[in-house]
Amino acid sequence: MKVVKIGTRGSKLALWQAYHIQDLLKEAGLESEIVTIETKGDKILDVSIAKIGSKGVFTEELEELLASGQVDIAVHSAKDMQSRLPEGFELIAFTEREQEQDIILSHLDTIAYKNPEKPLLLGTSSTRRVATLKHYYPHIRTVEVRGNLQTRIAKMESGVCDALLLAFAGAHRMGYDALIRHHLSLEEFTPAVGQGSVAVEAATSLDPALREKIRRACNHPETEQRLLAERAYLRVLEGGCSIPVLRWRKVP
Ligand SMILES: NCc1[nH]cc(CCC(=O)O)c1CC(=O)O
Repeated sequence: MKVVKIGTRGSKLALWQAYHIQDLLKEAGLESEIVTIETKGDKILDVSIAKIGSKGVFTEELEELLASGQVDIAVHSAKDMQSRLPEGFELIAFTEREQEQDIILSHLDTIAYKNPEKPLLLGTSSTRRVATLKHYYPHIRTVEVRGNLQTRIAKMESGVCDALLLAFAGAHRMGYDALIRHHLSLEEFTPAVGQGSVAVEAATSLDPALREKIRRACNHPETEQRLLAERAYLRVLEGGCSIPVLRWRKVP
């Protein structure tokens, strides 16, 4: 029987996602093998994603492997996927979404982010998160912190910032629940489109029977409905995961 080749980036979070897909495939009786590669987004760590040009920085190299048939599927955080894929590729499944909120994570015991009297320096590299903070909590200062989760936490502990603003899904999957200080309300912190779900990408030339088997094994229909709606809205705005889309409520 065919062994499904799964392409992924090599970061711990990316590998968690690839193993998650491998488990779902296995439950459906499909054997698989993981192929890891480095993308531009993994190599360039001193420039913000917004400046590199957010489109495709984590996906281009994987799409080359899909196009050449070296892998059958590529696995990504759904939120890192452009709202418009290049010609010849499609998302064939979205896994059940983890809680989609953003969180504040810190090695310090108390982080009082709502109190304008308390200076707070938050590490984030996301334009969306900075814009949201400026609107709801203008007293909070931010500093750019990039790299994978482990690197960002090390930077925080070395004093670059007091706390990090992150997706719950990634922190939870990497086992950092004990450092979570606040779960941010969906009323204020609109999460990124797709946050918390894992997307499976394939070339449109993938064998339709295999495509269907993979889809049946990995796709969560309710999550898919939601993500397709969110992605349609992002497409109208021509955005990727870093554009500052947020719920604009008047701050008292
Ligand atoms: N942009 C990086 C990225 N891509 C996916 C996640 C978290 C997991 C997810 O939302 O699926 C993260 C880290 C973060 O934003 O804190």
